[in-house]
Amino acid sequence: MDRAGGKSAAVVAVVTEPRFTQRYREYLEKQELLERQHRVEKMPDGTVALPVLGEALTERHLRELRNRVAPGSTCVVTQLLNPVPSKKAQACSPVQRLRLEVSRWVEGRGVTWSAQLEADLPRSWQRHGDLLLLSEDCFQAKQWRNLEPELWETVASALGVQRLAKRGRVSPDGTRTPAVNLLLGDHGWVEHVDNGIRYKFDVTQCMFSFGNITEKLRVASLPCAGEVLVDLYAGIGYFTLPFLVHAGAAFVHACEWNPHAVVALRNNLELNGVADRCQIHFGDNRKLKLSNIADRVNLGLIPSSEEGWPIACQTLRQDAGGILHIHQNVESFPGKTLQPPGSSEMEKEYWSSPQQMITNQLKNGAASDSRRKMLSAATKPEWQRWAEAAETRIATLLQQVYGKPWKTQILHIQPVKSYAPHVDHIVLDLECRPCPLVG
Ligand SMILES: C[S@@+](CC[C@H](N)C(=O)[O-])C[C@H]1O[C@@H](n2cnc3c(N)ncnc32)[C@H](O)[C@@H]1O
Repeated sequence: MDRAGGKSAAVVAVVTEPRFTQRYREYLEKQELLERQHRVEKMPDGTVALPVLGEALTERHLRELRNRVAPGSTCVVTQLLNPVPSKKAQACSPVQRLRLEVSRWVEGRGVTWSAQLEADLPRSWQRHGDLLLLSEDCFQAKQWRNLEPELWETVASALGVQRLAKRGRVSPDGTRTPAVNLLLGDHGWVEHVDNGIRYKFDVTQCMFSFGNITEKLRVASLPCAGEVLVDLYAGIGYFTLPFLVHAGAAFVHACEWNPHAVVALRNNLELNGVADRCQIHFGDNRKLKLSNIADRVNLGLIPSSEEGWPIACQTLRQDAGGILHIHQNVESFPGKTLQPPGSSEMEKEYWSSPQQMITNQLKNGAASDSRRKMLSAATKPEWQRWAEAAETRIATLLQQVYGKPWKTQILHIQPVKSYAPHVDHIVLDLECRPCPLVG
């Protein structure tokens, strides 16, 4: 996501101890990973966060930093929610360029440039290669309508892209289809490369969340060798692909009901050479016929995946059980009581402030002391309480499905992204094992 004017969108950063800053900076510069639009920041716990180009960052880079560049350093991926623009970025921000070029062009058409038009310019956008995806809250004034379609060429040229699209809210129908209109260009297909994985999709038909990058990296580092996975909300393969390409999963059953996402998913499995290890189950996952098969189930739906919990329990291996990765948006209003599972609100995609840090633990259950400290600093009691309520509910479901007791255990709670006000997207790693028969 690009930033607009004085307001900055989140950036990915690598966090380490101050004494390693120079070595980290040199390495990141050499690898062309350093993000120069924002300043290196000192974190409240004394560590230092270096903004990086999140999409180009891979596990290999993190390993090299930790093991070769600065042995003994803590190397953690974070998102800075209110990053401070660098001096260079402040000198000529994309928004200043946009304002200058659009106002000049509008006045050239005999229209008076007004405070209303200025306030209606975009504040944020996503860049997908040569396509810029504008948010819904811009270009709403009536005057713009008379200036289309040439207006879009001016906007695209000011922001250095060939195609433009504009989105509305993510649709509440469960497909998470963004209402996206193409303003300039003849198709909405774009490509991203994350952690060495290629994702192609049509931005007008499928969603792509930049905020999931820390979770994609974590999933890639999970020890899944030989495992069978069920990805209940596969989308275009955001998690299916890292499970197959990096985590060593033997096979993934990928469920998805949006036909456009299924086209993209099929294509992405081929592009990354893993199509032979994945079966796509097109349709509503609540009607899935699979059972007694999974070592791990991914439930990547927000605000809540609760409707998928019964089927997740049903797909777990009856003899050995497995691990559930349950995504959820959890509210944490000071003074407000905890929401029970199932009552969370629809997602609102804007960042909370003041500055927050979301820390990514790269190895499930294997954090070093300093990493654990950073994690506990970022953990909220509401997350724990929600996780405990979810654990109880899942234990009940397992008992119902299998007619015998199961043991459940909260392995880890992973923050992914924050929405304002006070809503956090988290992932609960829940271990579920059948109780051994006694006597
Ligand atoms: C959050 S999106 C993309 C998933 C990806 N895991 C992520 O977090 O970026 C969730 C996906 O689940 C799909 N979905 C939602 N409910 C579903 C259901 N009941 N059955 C199958 N797919 C579903 C949507 O179409 C969407 O592509």
